[in-house]
Amino acid sequence: MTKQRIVVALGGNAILTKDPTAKAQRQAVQKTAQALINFVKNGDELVVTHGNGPQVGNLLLQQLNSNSAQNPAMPLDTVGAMTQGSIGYWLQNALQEQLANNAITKSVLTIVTQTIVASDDPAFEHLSKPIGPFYTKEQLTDIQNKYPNWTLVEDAGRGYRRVVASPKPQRIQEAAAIKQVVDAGMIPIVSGGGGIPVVVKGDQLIGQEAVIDKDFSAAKVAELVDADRLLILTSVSNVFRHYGTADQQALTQVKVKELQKYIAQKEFAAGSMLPKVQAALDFVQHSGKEAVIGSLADVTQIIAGRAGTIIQPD
Ligand SMILES: Nc1ncnc2c1ncn2[C@@H]1O[C@H](COP(=O)(O)OP(=O)(O)O)[C@@H](O)[C@H]1O
Ligand SMILES: NC(=O)OP(=O)(O)O
Repeated sequence: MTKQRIVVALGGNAILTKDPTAKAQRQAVQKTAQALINFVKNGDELVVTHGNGPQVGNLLLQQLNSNSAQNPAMPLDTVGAMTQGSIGYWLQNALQEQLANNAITKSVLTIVTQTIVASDDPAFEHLSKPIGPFYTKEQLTDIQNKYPNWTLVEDAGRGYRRVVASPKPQRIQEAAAIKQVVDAGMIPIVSGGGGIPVVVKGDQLIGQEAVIDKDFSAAKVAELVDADRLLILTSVSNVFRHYGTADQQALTQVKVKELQKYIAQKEFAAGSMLPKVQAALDFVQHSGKEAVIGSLADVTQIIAGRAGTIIQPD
């Protein structure tokens, strides 16, 4: 098999499924690393990125619940950076273990990544990115009373979640470093949680109260490193038409034009599947290569081309 440069994006909800403990999230990441090592064994170059929606929201809640003058809650950009550290650590640790098991000498490193966004991005006014835990309809009034400045929305039939601003990624501040690390044959974990959102002000980069969609950032990373494939791993086996209905239908192979038609027909929920489909399309259209969207649990099958939704150029 020819050697490829592959960008793998792991969803925050795929890492944190039901059990929010560090142990359970590490286990999910360890299983993924066990599968991803097959790329490395094949001689492929791997670039890893990940989401942080559930994790950044949970950490923010911990901060808010123990907020005091002596120990103040950190702002969202800083909490996002913390999740790059924690999830990056789990991934780095798990990949290093797999490399050692397979007697492969290769460096893995997590790069704290800032993503430049536009200060006038309309997303700052239209909150759309779900973060943190899911709440039931019955819990809504209590939550809204406790956190009156939160906006809560229904998230893809799974319950209600807080939403925050999610500006589009424009550029990756650490782009040159990422490219050098990949070209040097190392495995970088980059743009965690879509990257820490910053805006340019003169010589300064100013952190923003926002969470970037990691799927859009993953497409930027893939473009940056000139990837041969983009894998978006989440918690569902496929992209579905008529999702959540008795008629739901898994897409296995789909071309750009067909997928665009389904977007126009509003088949994919905003804030969950829609950004993945849009990011995959963006990559396929720019590169002329394939993207795959599928389940973290099926990663071995996806690598073999036997699972997930494969998005192909027309
Ligand atoms: N048409 C669709 N096909 C598949 N999944 C969909 C669709 N529309 C909405 N979804 C939802 O999108 C979810 C994946 O998005 P999300 O949980 O945000 O991903 P992540 O793993 O990146 O955190 C699925 O678990 C599913 O509930
Ligand atoms: N930042 C981000 O997009 O996270 P999720 O993949 O967890 O939604």
